Parts: sequence; structure tokens; C-alpha cells
Amino acid sequence: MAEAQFGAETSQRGEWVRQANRFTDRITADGSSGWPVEPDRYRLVVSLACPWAHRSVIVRRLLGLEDVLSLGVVDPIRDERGWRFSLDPDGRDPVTGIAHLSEAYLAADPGFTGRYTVPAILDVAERRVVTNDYPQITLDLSAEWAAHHREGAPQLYPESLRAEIDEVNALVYRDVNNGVYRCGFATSQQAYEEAFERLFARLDWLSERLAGQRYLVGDTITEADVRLFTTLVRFDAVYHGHFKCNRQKLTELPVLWAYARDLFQTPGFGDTVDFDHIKRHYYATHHQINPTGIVPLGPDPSAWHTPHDRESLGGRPFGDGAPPA
Ligand SMILES: N[C@@H](CCC(=O)N[C@@H](CS)C(=O)NCC(=O)O)C(=O)O
Repeated sequence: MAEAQFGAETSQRGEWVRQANRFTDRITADGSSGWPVEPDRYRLVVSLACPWAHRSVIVRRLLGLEDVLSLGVVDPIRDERGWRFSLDPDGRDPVTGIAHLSEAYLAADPGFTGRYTVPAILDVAERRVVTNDYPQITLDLSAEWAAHHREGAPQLYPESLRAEIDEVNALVYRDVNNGVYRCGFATSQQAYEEAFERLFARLDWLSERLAGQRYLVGDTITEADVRLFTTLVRFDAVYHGHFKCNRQKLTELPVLWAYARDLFQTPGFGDTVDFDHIKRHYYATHHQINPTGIVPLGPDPSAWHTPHDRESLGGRPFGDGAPPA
């Protein structure tokens, strides 16, 4: 199933072209979208393996939204019906009662034929997907859910920095976040090489930028750091080998490695990383690029805890605010 779905997203030149997000409704503070922000009404469903979903897990935690927006975690290994709640008792999500995420997609649109993707926010009572629009989900957690943020929550998407954050995010998305997939899912040598060159050129650009500043935009953590982190933290575990992104390992790129460790050691980042889910998902489910399904034992993750020495660059992770508890 996964192979056929990936086939539909492969161009004639062998390039990977990601499907558009189908459910783009927004949950808003004023309810004008028809989906008002409301504690306990919605459920965020993620795979801990998935970098797009990981963004929302980090942002939810940094903003202290755990008590108002619950989290469902699917099994990193999908079956023929896609993501499933087989980690939960009786194989059902304890809040919505569904066994497969596809049930919530089909409840929203019985004719849906795309991939059933995470992250998705479900309306609990209706057991249906409201949105799988992952770039908008995190921005809305910042802007629309502000009334429910914890005290001292950071401004991840401040008005004054939005243009710069958007600009950095667009480049990081094209060349890095999605760039690793374009390497891994390329089906022609040329498409792979083009994606590879763009990826590492952008990592060089990021290294230069981050050599003199602690965070990507401004002097505190923003949405831009969250988005880059979820790719960097997977780099050596899966992208370097499985997706053939192997000019260097992250650990061989000193600035980015220190930057990634700095974030990893910040509450909300490293404590949301699950290397077991990450490695099993990528290596065991992309049969077209790893037919044996063997999951490598390395790399040793203990290096993530070594000192990063980036405090001297100035900046404080949460500005005047406090880290999440
Ligand atoms: N919604 C986006 C991005 C989210 C995404 O790709 N999530 C992956 C996991 S990292 C997924 O859910 N894949 C399900 C599948 O391929 O069937 C998309 O449709 O491409």
C-alpha cells in the first residue's frame, strides 16, 4: 500500500512530490471557522516517528497545552489500513475509540483516497479529522490557542519576526525538511543528486548563520528552530543511512551538531524524541528502500547529552519566560 501511495507522488523524472494536505480547516479563537478553540474538544494524533507530527508535540509542550489538547500516539508500524492505535489497550484510542486513524479521515470525507497522515487534529465527539495541515497546526497553537498557554510560555511566532521566520521556514522546508525525503524517495539518480546537493548546500548555509547566533531567528527559540530540529534530530538515526543523506553525519557538522544538542537539552525538545519509534518506522516500513526491514542498532544516542557550549552566543531559550515543567 505504501509503495503504491508513494508511486502516486513520484514525477516522471523520479522526483518525490509530496501530496497536498487535504483537511485545512482551522481551529480558531473566535470560532469563525466553525471550529472554536475549546479545552478537551480536540485530540492531536501523532506518530513519534514523524518529523511533521513532532513539531506539534514540541509546540504543544512548550506552550503548556497538554491539559487542554490531549495527545494520541499511534504505533510506528502501520498495517494495510495505515496508522493504528495498537499501543493502546484493546488497540483503540482511549479517547475517541477508533482503532485506525483512517476512520477519522473517512468520517470527514468518505471519498478520501490520499494517504492518512499524521499529525491530525480530531474532533473527539464527531471522531473526525478537522485538520492535517501540519504547517498551520503549530502556527495556530501559537496564535489561536494563546488564551490557554501556560504562564511564561514562549512567543514562538511573534508578530515582529513573522516575515523572517516565514522566509527561513520556506527554505528549510524545501531543502531540508522535505529535502531529506526527496533524497530518500527519489527513483532516479539525477533527482537524488539534485536533492542531495540542495540539502547540503542549505545545511552549509544554516551552519554559517548559526555560527554567530544561538537560534535561527531573533535571540530566543521560535517556530523556525522547532522545524529545523525535527529533521536534525533524525539525521544520523535515519536520514544519513536510510535516505542516503551522507555527505556528512550531523555529528560531523560542528555548528549544527552543537545547535541541535542545545535544543535537545532544552525541555520540550529532547524529552519528546523517541529514537526507537523513529528508527522502527523508517527502516521497517519503507520496504521499497529497505526490503529486509532490518533496523540498525546504532547510532549511540548518548552523545546528545554532551555539552554544547552555545550559551556564549547570547540569547536565552525562552526569553523572559520559563521552561515547561
Ligand atoms: N500531511 C503531509 C505530511 C505529513 C506526513 O507525511 N506524515 C507521514 C509520516 S512522517 C504520514 O503520516 N504518512 C502516512 C503514509 O505515508 O501513509 C503529507 O501528506 O505529506
